[in-house]
Amino acid sequence: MADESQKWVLMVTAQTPTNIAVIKYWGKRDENLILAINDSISVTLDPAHLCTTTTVAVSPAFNQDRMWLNGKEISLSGGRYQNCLREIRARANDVEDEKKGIKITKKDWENLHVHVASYNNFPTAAGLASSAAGFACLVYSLAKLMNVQEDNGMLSAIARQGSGSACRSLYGGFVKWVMGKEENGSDSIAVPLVDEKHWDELVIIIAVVCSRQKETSSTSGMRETVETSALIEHRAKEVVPKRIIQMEEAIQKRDFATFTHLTCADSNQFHAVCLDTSPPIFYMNDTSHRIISCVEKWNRSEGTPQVAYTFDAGPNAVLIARNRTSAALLLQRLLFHFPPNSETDLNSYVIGDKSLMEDIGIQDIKGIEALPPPPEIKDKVLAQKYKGEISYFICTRPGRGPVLISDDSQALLHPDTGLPK
Ligand SMILES: Nc1ncnc2c1ncn2[C@@H]1O[C@H](COP(=O)(O)OP(=O)(O)OP(=O)(O)O)[C@@H](O)[C@H]1O
Ligand SMILES: C[C@@](O)(CCOP(=O)(O)OP(=O)(O)O)CC(=O)O
Repeated sequence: MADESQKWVLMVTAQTPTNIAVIKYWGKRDENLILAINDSISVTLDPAHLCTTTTVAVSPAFNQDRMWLNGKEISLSGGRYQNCLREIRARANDVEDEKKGIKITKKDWENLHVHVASYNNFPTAAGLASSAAGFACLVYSLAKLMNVQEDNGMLSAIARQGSGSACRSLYGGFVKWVMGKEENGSDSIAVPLVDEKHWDELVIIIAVVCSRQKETSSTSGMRETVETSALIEHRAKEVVPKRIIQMEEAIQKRDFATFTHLTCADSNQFHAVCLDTSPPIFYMNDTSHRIISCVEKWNRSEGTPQVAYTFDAGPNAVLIARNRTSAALLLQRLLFHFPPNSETDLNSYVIGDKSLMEDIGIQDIKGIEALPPPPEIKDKVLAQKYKGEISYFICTRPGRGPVLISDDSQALLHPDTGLPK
């Protein structure tokens, strides 16, 4: 039994990756449970470059559930946080820490409060799916703290209630979110297709595009699409089911040509249904379109695709290269067309796995200025440069699923007080 006179603090820290869909989720059949109108498939991104770290703590001294996101206290009163907390608490079990002399019974969890501190190592709410990594990490770390015995599939169904795309961040590699049929959402879970080692040649470059206006959120955007688009039903019922089968096969066989065809087509169709929404939703901007043209032209000139592109609910491009050689050639093309502003430090212009910069032998801005136009561009007009249109590039790769961090020095909460460090 937890004794309230004791002031112990028990903590768990976990790290969870983000993910990018190659067959998109867009549209819900249940807004509260977050149930999708079609299956989706994603690739998990290497947490070394994009991840959430979350520490959760319990203590009899806490008098309410509290959360700090990137150092600032935020409210946990929203329905999505409450749904995740309730579902995890309902599955809590006995916990014993002999060394600290702590014993918490299943029943105690109903009255104990938690503190949560979370940090995203990439910009929050900037179209880089922080909500996916964030809710997956919240659910995963709470489940470990409360000794929840359910597998990651069940945890994915809980993370789904925080944000749909979060369910896919419970696994590494390529992951499918099965929409399920049940009304209570019990069969709407993520399933791992292949782990991150299966297709480890792939290299991913994210172009973070400068954008002024705040886009329509995914949540409201997809609601409006379901309510007003004449195309969305055709997409969900006729197009996606076939693409899911083809995509699973392409991933199993590491068939990059089919993978690219499906990934690009699905991204473009997702943006087409956004355009078919009333009022229309524009997530991509001119820079996004320029990136698509650059990739399409290059793929065509090579005869076999070198790079797949996909865009979520924002202008940022996620570019998946077939291997390191193609990724280096892609980075050269991107730097040629989108050189940084003269005051930009190159070190912060290409981040993540910087070794790609070594591959292309570029050390400074002068090196970028000296890049020749890509050989497939014959027309001078098409060799145009768009200085400053990209904020920065992140070089990464497919990555692993959530992990526990046992090194206490990485915890975000103080071990004695349970307050942010
Ligand atoms: N680490 C985190 N832990 C818990 N919740 C988080 C975390 N990071 C983000 N969130 C939640 O996700 C919200 C941001 O989600 P939003 O969908 O607006 O942006 P995004 O996921 O970064 O971008 P997008 O969905 O366009 O890719 C935050 O306001 C917060 O509620
Ligand atoms: C375009 C997408 O990224 C949409 C993601 O939507 P969210 O998962 O952010 O939406 P909610 O479930 O309302 O939280 C495509 C995808 O990730 O599959």
